[in-house]
Amino acid sequence: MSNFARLLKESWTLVEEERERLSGHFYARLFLLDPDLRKLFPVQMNGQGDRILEAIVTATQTVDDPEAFDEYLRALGRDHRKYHVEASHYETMGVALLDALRSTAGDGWNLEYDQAWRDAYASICERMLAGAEADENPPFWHAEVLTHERHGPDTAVLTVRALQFPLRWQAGQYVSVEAPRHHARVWRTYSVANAPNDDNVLEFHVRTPAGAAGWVSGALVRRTKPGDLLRIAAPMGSMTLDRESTRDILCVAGGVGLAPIKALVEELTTVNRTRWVHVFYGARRPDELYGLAGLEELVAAHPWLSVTPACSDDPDFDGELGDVSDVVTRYGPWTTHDCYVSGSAGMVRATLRALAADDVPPDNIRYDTFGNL
Ligand SMILES: NC(=O)C1=CN([C@@H]2O[C@H](COP(=O)(O)OP(=O)(O)OC[C@H]3O[C@@H](n4cnc5c(N)ncnc54)[C@H](O)[C@@H]3O)[C@@H](O)[C@H]2O)C=CC1
Repeated sequence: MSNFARLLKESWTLVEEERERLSGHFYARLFLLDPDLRKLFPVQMNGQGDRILEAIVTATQTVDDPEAFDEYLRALGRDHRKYHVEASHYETMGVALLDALRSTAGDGWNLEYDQAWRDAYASICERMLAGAEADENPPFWHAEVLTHERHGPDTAVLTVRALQFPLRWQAGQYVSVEAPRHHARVWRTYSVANAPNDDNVLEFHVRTPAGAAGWVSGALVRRTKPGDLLRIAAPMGSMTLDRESTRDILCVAGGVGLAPIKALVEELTTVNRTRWVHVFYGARRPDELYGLAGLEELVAAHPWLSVTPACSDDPDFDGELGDVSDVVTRYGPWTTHDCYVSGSAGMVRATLRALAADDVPPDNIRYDTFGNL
């Protein structure tokens, strides 16, 4: 690890247990420096508004590998245009960030740490701004809800049409979505659940268990209807199909983690002739396997595709029982496959462990996480 990276990581240990205080200080300082910035953030800041600070901190902790994170930071810059963030705001955020770090860390802070964070922040901003400036897309697309289907009390499948400009994504990527009528300026990421098409139509799978805090998901599942307008920001993520590879494919989906897997399978139906594709699709109970009928239709039409459903919480299910990560290991080894994994952080973690135990080379595994692994 370089000295620079060491300084960043070491100084971060002084504040990481105090995330709430750091965040409180950051936003208080930010809005004092420029009161106009307040209107870019959601009304309720608690937990929901903290995305910018989170993104900056994550980027800083990975800055020791600038080449690898160049594209990530450019994409982050493109994405942040949806918050109406302008070049001058970056400078103000830098001042607030350094102030917040100093006062949260207290006596342990020193000049070396200060310089390392300044340098890291400057290089992050440079890349984010370059990404934002080079982007020909609008900061976000308005999108009209076309269809909305409920599957039980907690899950919805909806389709939307992005308006005015073409929206280009790759199967396996995700976008941020805002439901401005319900929660203005709160954005949440969802995978696009269908392959790219010329109609600008995107499908999303959303689940919000009763009592969960998910504001955007709650609005999308329970309050959204055809004709409503949403906003969608530029596609991100690298869980895309490796078209050069000739390896067979393993897909592991947990719950609404099916979304990007379904998009990948749809894309394969247009290009694949030679690769066997096996999908493991897990839910807690059989009635939560909302996407199984659709997958089975694809299986009937494509001889290279097979699907194994699994349930973890219903011993009477007429199929595989247990966590989908355990079911996958029963069918292994998967050493010669390209593997795509999507679901909750716990499910992804368990599946990655199972694949590692099978000696699957890490380069053959793709996944995206929306939570901390
Ligand atoms: N909506 C979207 O576009 C996407 C959502 N996701 C994430 O997928 C997750 C899906 O959640 P739910 O639908 O509520 O599914 P869920 O949590 O009910 O789980 C469904 C399956 O995952 C397995 N599983 C869950 N936790 C596990 C653990 N700790 N270890 C091993 N296996 C585990 C279960 O056994 C079951 O087979 C959410 O965390 C969501 O953030 C991921 C990608 C896309």
